[in-house]
Amino acid sequence: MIALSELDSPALDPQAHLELVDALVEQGWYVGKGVIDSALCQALHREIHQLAELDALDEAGIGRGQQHHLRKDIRGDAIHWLDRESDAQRRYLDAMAELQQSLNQALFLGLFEYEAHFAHYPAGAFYQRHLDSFRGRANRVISTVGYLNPDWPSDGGGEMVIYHPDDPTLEVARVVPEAGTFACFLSETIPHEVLPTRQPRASIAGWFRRNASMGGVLDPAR
Ligand SMILES: O=C(O)CCC(=O)C(=O)O
Ligand SMILES: [Fe+2]
Repeated sequence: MIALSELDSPALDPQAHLELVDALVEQGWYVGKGVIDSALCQALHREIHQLAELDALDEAGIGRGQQHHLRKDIRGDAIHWLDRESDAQRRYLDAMAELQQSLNQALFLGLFEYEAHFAHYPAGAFYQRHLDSFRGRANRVISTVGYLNPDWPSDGGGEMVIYHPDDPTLEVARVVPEAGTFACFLSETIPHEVLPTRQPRASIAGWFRRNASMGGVLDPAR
């Protein structure tokens, strides 16, 4: 018997896979529309709504480990870490594992792990301009964002703005959080922000990591 999932189209458009690697090399970021399979987007979107209804989302903070604290003036989303608890999550994470292999083969990045969370931005929420990783503590190497919102209206707000790596005031792309769109960028060098959203906004933010544990000091994944 063939499992239904084997008959599905690929979770990520294979053509986009190739473009993504080139774009990362050339400019440090990539954005593609219609990259994530639409049935998968729907399933993941349903899941984040169920999690919200079950009150299973946590207010997101900034900083990691013991430096973690809530700052609604900096970021206003609520999150839930993916843990392979559903078919949809497994399919998304398997696709990211494949992407990790392509990135390692093409770019010799030595990525060894991927972590990702659902993010739910209620109306009015935003995430101020930031970097996902700090140079010298190269834990998060490549950031990914998958968007899950069907029929995002043109006045919905909530775009992710990508800035130039050498000039954090120069906008280079504005990403509408429409279902199927996939963005990817270098975590240490690409400043980005989420503009205030006018309606609830769902996405999956994830990071390919390198092991940054040193001298017996554990680098916490989250
Ligand atoms: O949802 C997005 O568009 C980006 C989120 C983000 O920058 C983050 O979670 O670090
Ligand atoms: Fe970010």
